[in-house]
Amino acid sequence: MTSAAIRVTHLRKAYPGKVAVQDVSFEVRPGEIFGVLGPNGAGKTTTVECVAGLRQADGGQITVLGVDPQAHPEAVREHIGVQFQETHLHDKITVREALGMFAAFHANPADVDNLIGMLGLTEKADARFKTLSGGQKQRVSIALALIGKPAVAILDEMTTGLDPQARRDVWDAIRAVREAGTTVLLVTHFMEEAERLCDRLVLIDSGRVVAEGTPADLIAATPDAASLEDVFVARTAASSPRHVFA
Ligand SMILES: Nc1ncnc2c1ncn2[C@@H]1O[C@H](COP(=O)(O)OP(=O)(O)OP(=O)(O)O)[C@@H](O)[C@H]1O
Repeated sequence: MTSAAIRVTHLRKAYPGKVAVQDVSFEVRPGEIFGVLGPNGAGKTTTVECVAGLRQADGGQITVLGVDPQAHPEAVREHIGVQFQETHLHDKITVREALGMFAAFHANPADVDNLIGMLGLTEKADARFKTLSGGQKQRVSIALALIGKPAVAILDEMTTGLDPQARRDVWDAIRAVREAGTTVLLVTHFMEEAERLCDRLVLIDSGRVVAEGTPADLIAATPDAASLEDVFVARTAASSPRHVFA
């Protein structure tokens, strides 16, 4: 057995009237940036919520750093940083105050101002949360996921709503935290993001893995594909991926 940072084996999760995840398996190696890609409703968020111990699976096994997040969600949450699509903070709290407050929960937090700088928020460090744009709030939520210097960061659609420069700042920040030793599990439907940032990825469609590998391997293995976008279109039922090269 390899010492995978995350191992998901035959995951299955149904909601009333809807099987969101039919059969998903993958392994994330320590220090990787690993992507979970797929069309809308493919089961990406449900999968990573189960990995984070936020949802109870109906079947399959998951380990995160060797611990089962379904059986021991608190034990896993000590070692992971999670960013999901919505972040709610008090309107009046400033960016620096929010990060300082969350830093205080961790034994060995990241430097607040350094993280603010990495995410391109220096000019907004003393701005109140309610005055931030959607993209700025989004970057605060990423910073909150990273403030504890987690062994594993789980980021869901982290750059949706960001302008191209902010998106590139976030990619650089993710590369930097990976260099510092964090394993990154990333949900995205931006093909360019996956191609540039991910070491390996799984492509999920209708709750099943339809492809897995490095972006280059997937492109090479798909007839006539010149980009991950081509792989996406060829391997999933989606005729036109959202936000391609947005
Ligand atoms: N709480 C819920 N109750 C019922 N159905 C749900 C729930 N959450 C998700 N679903 C359904 O399960 C399926 C998978 O949803 P999920 O959010 O995991 O997909 P996704 O790949 O992350 O999609 P998106 O890219 O749109 O966020 C979808 O059909 C969705 O409508």
